[in-house]
Amino acid sequence: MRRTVLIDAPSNLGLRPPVPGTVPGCCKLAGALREQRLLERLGAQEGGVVVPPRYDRGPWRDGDGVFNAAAIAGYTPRLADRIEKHVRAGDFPVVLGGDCSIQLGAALALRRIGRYGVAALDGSADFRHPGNSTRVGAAAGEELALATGRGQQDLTDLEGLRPYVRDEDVRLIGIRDDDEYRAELAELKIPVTTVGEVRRQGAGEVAHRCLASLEAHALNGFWVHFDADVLDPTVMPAVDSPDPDGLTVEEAHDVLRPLVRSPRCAGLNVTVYDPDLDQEGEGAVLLAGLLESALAQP
Ligand SMILES: NC(=[NH2+])NCCC[C@H](N)C(=O)O
Repeated sequence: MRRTVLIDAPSNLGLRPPVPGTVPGCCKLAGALREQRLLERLGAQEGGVVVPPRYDRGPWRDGDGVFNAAAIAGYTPRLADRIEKHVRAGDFPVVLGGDCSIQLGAALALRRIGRYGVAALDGSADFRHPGNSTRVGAAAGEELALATGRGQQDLTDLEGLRPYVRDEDVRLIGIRDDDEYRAELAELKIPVTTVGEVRRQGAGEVAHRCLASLEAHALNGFWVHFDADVLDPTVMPAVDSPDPDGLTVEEAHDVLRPLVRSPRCAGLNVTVYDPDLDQEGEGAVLLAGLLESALAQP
């Protein structure tokens, strides 16, 4: 059996300030889940903390591209080093963010090793890029575009490895039925299963189809990206962009569990839960429980 290794990636570099003069609190996600004794509950080994650089957008203005780009470009290979080491050792890394820009670390790590897919359970496609928007800026709304090679070279072509993930190797699950990038994703043939479709098909069936198609591909494996905003805001309001009509906890569990239990799954990251938006800490209790039940052995 593979060892589960818990790695903290507490970077908030990819989100806008929640209030002018403040920084996003999602960098406290890892601490909040560890305080729920996640390490023990997963029976995980300690993978340490990949410490991110300071959040400082400097004189950045709309139109200047991705903010904090130099910091993200510096951080991504360091996070990739840590993840790559564990994947090569046969471990199962669980990476606690942070915002969704940390997904680039996993994508780069796996691209160094071979050809991997990504199954993203995410409330939004995070597919903004210079070809579809003039408002590029927050990498956490852009990481799927960046990972598939769309956008500025300092982030899309680290180590000359653009794209880190091929379009055809992406599976997006749980975006809302009205996601602004649906038409573009359909045109690019990037497979999407919206919340409405999860409900119609059944969560277990969605996971099963996702696995079957990823396993059929000529892939070394796949990564799972779990953005807490895939959940409905009635149960998970502590996110930067709460969007109604998300998955129930049970639906998220039923999609997540088969994916992370596949021998082809290389690891998982968890992003965007913001303890600053959660006075009672209920989100941390919920996420730790969800991860424990999804990852627990039978
Ligand atoms: N949970 C997320 N992925 N949030 C990213 C959303 C970014 C937000 N739309 C912005 O551009 O500021």
